[in-house]
Amino acid sequence: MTVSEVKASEVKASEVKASGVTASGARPEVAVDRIELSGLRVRGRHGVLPAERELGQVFVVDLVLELDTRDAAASDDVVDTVHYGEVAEDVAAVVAGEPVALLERLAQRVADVVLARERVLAVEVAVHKPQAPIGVAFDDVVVRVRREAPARGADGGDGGPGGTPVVLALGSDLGDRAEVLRSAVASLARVPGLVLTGVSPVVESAPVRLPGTEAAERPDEEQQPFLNAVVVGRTTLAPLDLLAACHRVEAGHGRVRRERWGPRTLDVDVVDLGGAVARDDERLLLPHPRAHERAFVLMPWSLVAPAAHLAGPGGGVEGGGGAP
Ligand SMILES: Nc1ncnc2c1ncn2[C@@H]1O[C@H](COP(=O)(O)OP(=O)(O)OP(=O)(O)O)[C@@H](O)[C@H]1O
Ligand SMILES: Nc1nc2c(c(=O)[nH]1)N=C(CO)CN2
Repeated sequence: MTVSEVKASEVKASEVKASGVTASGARPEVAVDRIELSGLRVRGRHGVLPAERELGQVFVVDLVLELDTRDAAASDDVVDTVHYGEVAEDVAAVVAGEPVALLERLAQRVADVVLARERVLAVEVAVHKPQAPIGVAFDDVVVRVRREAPARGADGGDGGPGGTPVVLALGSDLGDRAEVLRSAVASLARVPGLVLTGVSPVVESAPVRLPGTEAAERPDEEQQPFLNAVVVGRTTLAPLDLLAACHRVEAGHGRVRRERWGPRTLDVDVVDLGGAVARDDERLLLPHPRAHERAFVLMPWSLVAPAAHLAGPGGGVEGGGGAP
């Protein structure tokens, strides 16, 4: 049975607004914010003249990093942005390192080391050489370059066309649910080794709670319906690394594990990974043991991949996936 043949009557498709990522794999909508670091002063031995190689001189570097800072704004955690102190050290090592003749080459090297940081989308580099050997009075000489990162994540970068097909289910019933899903898709699209090729519409449904933990049991809790979506793609990550990446994206969106099936800002489950059936390691059961009975997973999945099959013993509606 394909996932689109499942009865999903309790889930209604809401307006189609999940994305930011298209099925063709275009880069997701990202904010282009800037971190500017200017006046880095480092001694180096770059130059065309032998005297410059011998004596060295001061080089001054200005940087403008372009990146999306929304994850960091949400988490207030430096791991979700680019640490400017570390960038400064990387750049200082380049300038103090192996001499080159031209400022153009030095600027390229600086750009390369900054772009090696995964979150940097582009960088502007200015390399000044205020003590350059110029036989006329002058204030400064500077070479400026702007370089962009090679395509990553949803652009088909390091996930590679040969990766394993992957299906991830997203859910949110706390906070600004639609924004959380949109931002989570953007975060997943930036995970190295994961390429997103499609995002389902968002669907809305009543929370399915464990018996005895329904709304009446916690009158204080904000009660909202769930918004769910499914993303499909390919990955070169090892299975547990993929799960860890999903957990990082959850944590970056304020996920707190308080109770099983309880309200959450963001849940990201691995529904399917290349059709693998894995039941030995509780940390990652494949396919997800409850996916086959969850309309809030199967319906959006069927909308983004109508011909998809759910693998393993849970691969039919009547399957034995071990629910709940
Ligand atoms: N396919 C899978 N996808 C995500 N987590 C899984 C999977 N298989 C096993 N797990 C494990 O399940 C544990 C609980 O996951 P989580 O907190 O997301 O549960 P939940 O959302 O409350 O319930 P459910 O797993 O039914 O969606 C995780 O620590 C994870 O290691
Ligand atoms: N409607 C809905 N109910 C749920 C969901 C969910 O994503 N949507 N997730 C759960 C545990 O992962 C438990 N219940």
